[in-house]
Amino acid sequence: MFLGGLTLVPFVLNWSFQRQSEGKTLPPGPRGLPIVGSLLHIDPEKPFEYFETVAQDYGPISKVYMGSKLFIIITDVDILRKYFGKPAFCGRAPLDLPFKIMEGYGLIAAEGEHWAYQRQFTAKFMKDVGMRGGTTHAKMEMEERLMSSVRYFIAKLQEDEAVSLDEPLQQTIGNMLNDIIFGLRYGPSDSRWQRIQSLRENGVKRLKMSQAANLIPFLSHFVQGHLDEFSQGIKETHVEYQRVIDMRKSEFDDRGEYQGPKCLVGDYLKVQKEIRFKNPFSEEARSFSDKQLCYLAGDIFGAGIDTTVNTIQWSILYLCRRGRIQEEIYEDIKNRCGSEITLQDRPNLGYLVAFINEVMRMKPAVPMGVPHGTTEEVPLEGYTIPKGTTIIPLIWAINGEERYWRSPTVFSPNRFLNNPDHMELRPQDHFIPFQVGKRRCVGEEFGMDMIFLFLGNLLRNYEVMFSPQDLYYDINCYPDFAFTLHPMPYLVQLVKRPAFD
Ligand code: HEM
Repeated sequence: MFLGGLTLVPFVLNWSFQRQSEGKTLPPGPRGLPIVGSLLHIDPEKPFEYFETVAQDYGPISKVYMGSKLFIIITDVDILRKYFGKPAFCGRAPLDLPFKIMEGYGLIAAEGEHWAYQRQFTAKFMKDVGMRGGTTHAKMEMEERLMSSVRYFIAKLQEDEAVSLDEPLQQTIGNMLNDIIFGLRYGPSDSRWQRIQSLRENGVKRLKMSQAANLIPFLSHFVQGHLDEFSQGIKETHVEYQRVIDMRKSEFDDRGEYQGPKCLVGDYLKVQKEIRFKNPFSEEARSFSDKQLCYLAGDIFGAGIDTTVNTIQWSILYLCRRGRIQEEIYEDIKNRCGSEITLQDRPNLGYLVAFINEVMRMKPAVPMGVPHGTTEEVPLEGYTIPKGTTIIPLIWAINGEERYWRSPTVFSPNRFLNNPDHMELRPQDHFIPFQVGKRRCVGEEFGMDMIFLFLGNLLRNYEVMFSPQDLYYDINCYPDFAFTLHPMPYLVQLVKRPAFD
């Protein structure tokens, strides 16, 4: 015991010296304890709340040690805009989980030239399907595909039952994503789809259970089992992805023209072919491998589903609690739209859009953002930030800042509107649910379209209410927090709205 204590002395002295010298160049923040840093202050269900108190105590740029790792927290939108446009701030956080485990494949964990190729491809694909300034024709085609999933969802709903919308939501949004990524939709009882879904759910759980090893490296021995299972789940999912990729590969005709459905996989295979034809040994050709395509597809699906599903689930909760807001949205639908809500209705449904924004402000899908990492030593507003530091854009705190929002704790969609007729949205520069800068969410428009179509058509057809057992539901409880913020399960009752032309 005593000897153990002695061996710790140099470590603690070194820690103390290191922290003193770092204090001159790093932003202010709590000192934390040796080995664990500030970890003991963190509630694993709401880590963002501790970071928010640090930001309140130390200012818009602060530091926290989590275990042995340095985190910089930023809660000023102008500073984020200024620095997230610079390549040196656009690496990914040096967290083993989940970023290193992806070995730099995909898009979310990718860095450098490989990221640039893949990002350019993905952004162009989004434009080709009508997002990010693409053509109206492409957008209408994509909307029709999204709508067939929405119609299927509405047709399956039943009145007057205490139902959970969780499963049908996962099915609907999941199939919207499957359609755009793979050019196919799975039936709810398809065993391959059920298996992929359960592997994904299990993967998120395993990741959560192993997270402490990110911060205290010697814990990785204890969580190895979880990590192995996580990696095994990815491998098994990729077997199914590769089956679909091979199917799409077989849809090139004798002239080398792709004849399959418009989807990310189809476009990727076309680009892969062209690049390999030009120079099979180039960096770009290496970047466009089949393995990369599996990871990219997984990233688009993973980044798209939880964020969107959670936002819809929070929205339904707020609609159940605020009957008056639900009625106002329905009045707009009744007075300004036809029997089906389409994207053309968006300008007429400003209040619904403002409501969705307000839900995303109160319950951001990713409250701590997706952390960035510094790729070299960099200056930041007079501080010097070492290479390999994790940067957290703390969306949670930004959304609750009094200097950005009047009465930030009050739920008020009107803050996003210019006038009471619900027609004109008020731009809010400090509202950044998709982050800012070079890595800003590539699926922003697609996500907002899915949420709008889903909620618009749900509310067109049904009134949603809490089932009696959920009348005392706690909206501020965040079980199993792992990256995204999702609510506790709940049941709703649906009451059919009348038909109108
Ligand atoms: C409510 C919906 C969504 C929210 C709130 C959201 C939020 C975010 C945020 C905060 C980031 C981090 C950006 C950064 O690192 O600077 C991100 C990245 C990303 N999002 Fe989304 N997202 C949503 C929907 C989607 C959808 C529907 C897709 C795909 C169809 C998608 C695909 C991605 C991808 C691939 C990245 C990584 C970008 C990169 O590293 O270059 N997201 N998202």
